[in-house]
Amino acid sequence: MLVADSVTAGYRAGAVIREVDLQVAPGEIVGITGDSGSGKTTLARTMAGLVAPSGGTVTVDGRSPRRARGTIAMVFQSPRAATNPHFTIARIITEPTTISRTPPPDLTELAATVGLTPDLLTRRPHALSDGQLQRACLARALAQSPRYLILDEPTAMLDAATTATIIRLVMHRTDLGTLLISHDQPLLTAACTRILTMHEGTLKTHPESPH
Ligand SMILES: Nc1ncnc2c1ncn2[C@@H]1O[C@H](COP(=O)(O)OP(=O)(O)OP(=O)(O)O)[C@@H](O)[C@H]1O
Repeated sequence: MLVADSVTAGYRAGAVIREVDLQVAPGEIVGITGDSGSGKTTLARTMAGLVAPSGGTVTVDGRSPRRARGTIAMVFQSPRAATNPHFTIARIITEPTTISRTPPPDLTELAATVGLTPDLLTRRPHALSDGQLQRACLARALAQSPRYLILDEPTAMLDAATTATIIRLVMHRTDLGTLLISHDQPLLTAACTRILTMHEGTLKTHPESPH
């Protein structure tokens, strides 16, 4: 289970999220929506271990996110900002497994899973569309065989086909616990087992949540 227990976190200017409790179990897709600036990305980064909480704890199957490295993978809103423009797509996808010295993925199979043709693997990011590059970012996340996936507005500005690919993949992985941040209400309703709303740094159950 990926758990935030009374987590307060933010930046130098102060706390952005306050005393947030959240649990994501394997097989669940927990959706988070809310106003711009309410703290969704900060929560995502804190759950991924990229921002240290100033209060409370985040645990991943009972361990700190740092100790559980490789267990959580994150896909960011902007695939351009999240990829090295000098690397080939193949290198981008395999970079985390290279760093962690874990077995590399079968690139051709993984590319097919996310809907990328093998010829794109030798290109660099500038030669891919935003949708293709976001598919590569999803492949990079899945290459790590994570138990938890944090998707921070992964489909913002993407076409319907890429959105459908990403969501279908996540929905079929019943071993994976997913935190999906999105402004796309129909997408959240279609994909999520639960939906929460972030408002000024605190979480509430969304009125349209299935549970
Ligand atoms: N790196 C940072 N340093 C300082 N303040 C930050 C940083 N990142 C975000 N903030 C501030 O934290 C607050 C919450 O931002 P956050 O990105 O978490 O919101 P959000 O709900 O994800 O917004 P959006 O829907 O627009 O992406 C904002 O006031 C923002 O200015």
